[in-house]
Amino acid sequence: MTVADVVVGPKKWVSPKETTEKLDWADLTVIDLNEFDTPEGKQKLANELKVAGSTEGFWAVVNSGFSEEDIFEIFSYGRSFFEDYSDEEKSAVEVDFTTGNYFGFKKRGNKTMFDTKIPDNSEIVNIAKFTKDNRFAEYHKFKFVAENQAKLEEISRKSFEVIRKLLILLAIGLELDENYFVDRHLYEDASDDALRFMRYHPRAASEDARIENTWARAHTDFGTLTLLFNQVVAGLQIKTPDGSWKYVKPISGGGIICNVGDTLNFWSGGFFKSTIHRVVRPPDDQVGAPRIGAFYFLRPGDKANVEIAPSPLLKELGLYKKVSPVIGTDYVRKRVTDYHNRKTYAKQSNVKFKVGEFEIVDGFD
Ligand SMILES: O=C(O)CCC(=O)C(=O)O
Ligand SMILES: [Fe+2]
Repeated sequence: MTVADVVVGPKKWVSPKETTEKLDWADLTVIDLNEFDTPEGKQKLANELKVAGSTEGFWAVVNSGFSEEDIFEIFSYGRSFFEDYSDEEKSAVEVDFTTGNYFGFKKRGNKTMFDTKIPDNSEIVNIAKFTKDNRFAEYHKFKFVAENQAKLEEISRKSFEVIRKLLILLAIGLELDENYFVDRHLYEDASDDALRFMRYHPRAASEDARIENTWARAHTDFGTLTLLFNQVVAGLQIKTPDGSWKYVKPISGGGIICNVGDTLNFWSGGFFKSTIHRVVRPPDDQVGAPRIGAFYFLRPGDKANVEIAPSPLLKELGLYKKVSPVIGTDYVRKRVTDYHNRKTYAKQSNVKFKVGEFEIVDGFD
């Protein structure tokens, strides 16, 4: 055995095969971050993102700094969390939905779907940031984190680097100082950002049929941006303005899907769209594969003022008004509590509530 044969870290990820079914795929803009480093390239990307962010609210990112192998490696860590650790080890830090703090592990089946007794089918772990001051250490108390901390920190910080570039492009699009959004989402600041691994467990078709094949109910994301590392198992759908649902297509070669969340929608006076999306039962040729997901959820900084940004473009469009700011964490915690501190994922169709002057729609058909 040579040194090169010594396997370090979890076993290799074997990606499921893409579906051969003809699904109705969304046509998403591709943002090529290779162009970020020249002034012209940056402006071009900002223009493209301005359009994508204000229409679909979803886009794909390529040349993000993550290669295809890097993404496979991320999935190998996700698989390892769910399969190589005991229930007790996974439950070392459990999410406390009563406080709206979403760090830690949510086990599968602790909620029911809609008005049935069918349990939800996803388990989730949200891993807090690895800041230099170690302020989130209490949420890192998993054996999985202890054994893989250097790698998880690398993935978390590298995800943030993708986010940082996107935040700059979004600010340029709104004609703001290019660091306007970055300053409100610093990695070293406290925030409820999380690197998330998620695993959906397939259900019997007859059960899925009773809940409109729902694996994750229709929602908008709570924070500023979400990164979804390439998902090969189809099921994620976005709602188009005409009300039809379109599937998000896998993007190979190191691709990442990104979408706008509600706080970016607020900050942009509604200009950037936090698009409604859901996850449905995958097609027959993929439904048996455990659907593992890997994400980075960007939330506003704990102390950030969420308000409409004083953007010349928003002023010109009549979208700017002075509002009293909502504090980042107050908003995030209220939002998480409202959504998750329940026994059932009821439809909540078009149920609205307000945090400060910002209106939140909790669920959709
Ligand atoms: O699993 C997916 O593909 C998407 C999940 C999702 O939308 C979320 O967790 O916010
Ligand atoms: Fe989502």
